[in-house]
Amino acid sequence: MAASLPEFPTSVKNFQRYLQIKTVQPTPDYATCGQFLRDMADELGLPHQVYEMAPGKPIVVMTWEGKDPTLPSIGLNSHTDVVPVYEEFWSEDPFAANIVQDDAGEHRIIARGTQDMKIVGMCYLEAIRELRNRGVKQLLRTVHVIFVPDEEIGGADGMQAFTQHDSFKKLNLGLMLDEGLATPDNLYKVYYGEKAPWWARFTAEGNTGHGSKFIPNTAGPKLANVINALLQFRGQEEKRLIAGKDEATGKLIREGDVTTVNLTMLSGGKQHNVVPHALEACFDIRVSPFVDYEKFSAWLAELAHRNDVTLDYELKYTKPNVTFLENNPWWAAMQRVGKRLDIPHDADILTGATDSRWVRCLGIPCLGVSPMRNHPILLHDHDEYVTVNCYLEGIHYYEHLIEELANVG
Ligand SMILES: CSCC[C@H](NC=O)C(=O)O
Ligand SMILES: [Zn+2]
Ligand SMILES: [Zn+2]
Repeated sequence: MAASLPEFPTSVKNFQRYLQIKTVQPTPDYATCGQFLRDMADELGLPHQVYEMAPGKPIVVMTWEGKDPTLPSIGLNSHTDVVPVYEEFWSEDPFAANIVQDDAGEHRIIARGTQDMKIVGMCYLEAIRELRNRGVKQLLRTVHVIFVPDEEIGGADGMQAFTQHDSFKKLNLGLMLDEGLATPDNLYKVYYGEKAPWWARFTAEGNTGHGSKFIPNTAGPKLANVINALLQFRGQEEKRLIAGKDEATGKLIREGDVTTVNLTMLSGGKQHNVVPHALEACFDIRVSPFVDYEKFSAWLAELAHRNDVTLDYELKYTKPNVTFLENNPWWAAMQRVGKRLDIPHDADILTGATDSRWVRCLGIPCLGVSPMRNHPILLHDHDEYVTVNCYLEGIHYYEHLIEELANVG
C-alpha cells in the first residue's frame, strides 16, 4: 500500500492547480490559464494587465511597483504553454499533478510542465507572497511578472509580437529573467546566451526511371553527399566538446562553443522501384553564438551548391543573443544570492531557444535560470517531475533573488 502523504503547503497546491490546466500544444487551454493567473494576482494584491497579440492567447503582466518606478524594471518571465505528451509512457496522468514518494523518500510532483517551466512561474509568485508576508512593502525597482503563451512553438503570437508592442516598451525592462534547465549536479545553471536555431532543408532533384537501372544524376547520391558532410561536421563538433579543449589554442570548449547538427526529417519518393524526382533532408542546426554566422552560412550554401542541391531555411536566427557577464551588476547580484544560500551558480550557453532571444536582440539583458539542482533533465520527456523540496527551495531562492535584483541601485 502506498504510504500516506503529508499535508503540503498552499504553495504546493497552487503549483498543482497550475499544472492541472492543460495548456498543452497544439490546443492549449489559455482561457482557464488566464483566469487562474488573474485570480492569483488578485490574491497577491498585484495589479495586472492582460494583453492579447492574437485572440485567445493572453499575456498576463503583474506589477509590483518599486520605490523608484523611473528606474529600469526587473522582468520575471515564464511561458504558460507546455509540449505534448506520449501518455502511454507516463507512470502517472501527466495533467493530474500527482505527488508520489520515491525510493529516497522525496516527494515528486509528476506532470507535464513541472520543469518546463511552470515551476518558475509559480516560484516567482510564491516568492513575492513570502516577501510581502515578511513585511517587505516595496523594493527599489518595479518588478513585472510576465506570463506568455506559445513559447514552445516559437513565440510569434507571444513574446515576439509583444516586444513590438508599446506596452512592452513601457515595462522599461532593465533585466529579464527567463528559463534555464534542471541539472543533475549540485548547482544552478545560469544561461547568459543561446545557440541560434537554423532549420535547414536540402532538396535534391534528379533523373527518374526504373529502380533496377544505373541512372545517372539522381537525387539520392546528391543528397547523401550533403548528409554525409553534415554528419561528419557533427562528429567533429561532438569530439571537440568531449575533449573539452581546443587542440590548436588550448582554449576550454564548453557547450556554447560547439554547433550541434541533427538530421530530423527525411522525405521523398513514391514507390520502391521508381527512382524519385526529388528527395529532401531537414536538419536542426544550433549554431554557437561565438561562430561567424556569415561564414557558416556560406559554408552550408557552398555545400549545397557543390552537390547540386537547393537549400532553404524554415528558420534562421542571426540576431545577437548573448548577455555579457563582465561588469554585469545583475550577474553580480545573482552570485551574491548564490553565495548567501550556498548554491553555486555556473554560467553557460543554452542549447535550445527561449523567448529571451526576442528580448536580448533589443539590447535588454536576459539571464535564464530554473532553480532545479540534483534533478535529471526531463523537459519535453516522459514522467517530467520536480520534487516538492526543489520547488520549495526555488521559492526561497527567488525570495532572495527578487529582493537583491530589485534593490540594485
Ligand atoms: C526556435 S522555436 C522553438 C523553440 C524551442 N524551445 C524550446 O524547446 C526550441 O526548439 O529550442
Ligand atoms: Zn520552456
Ligand atoms: Zn520547452
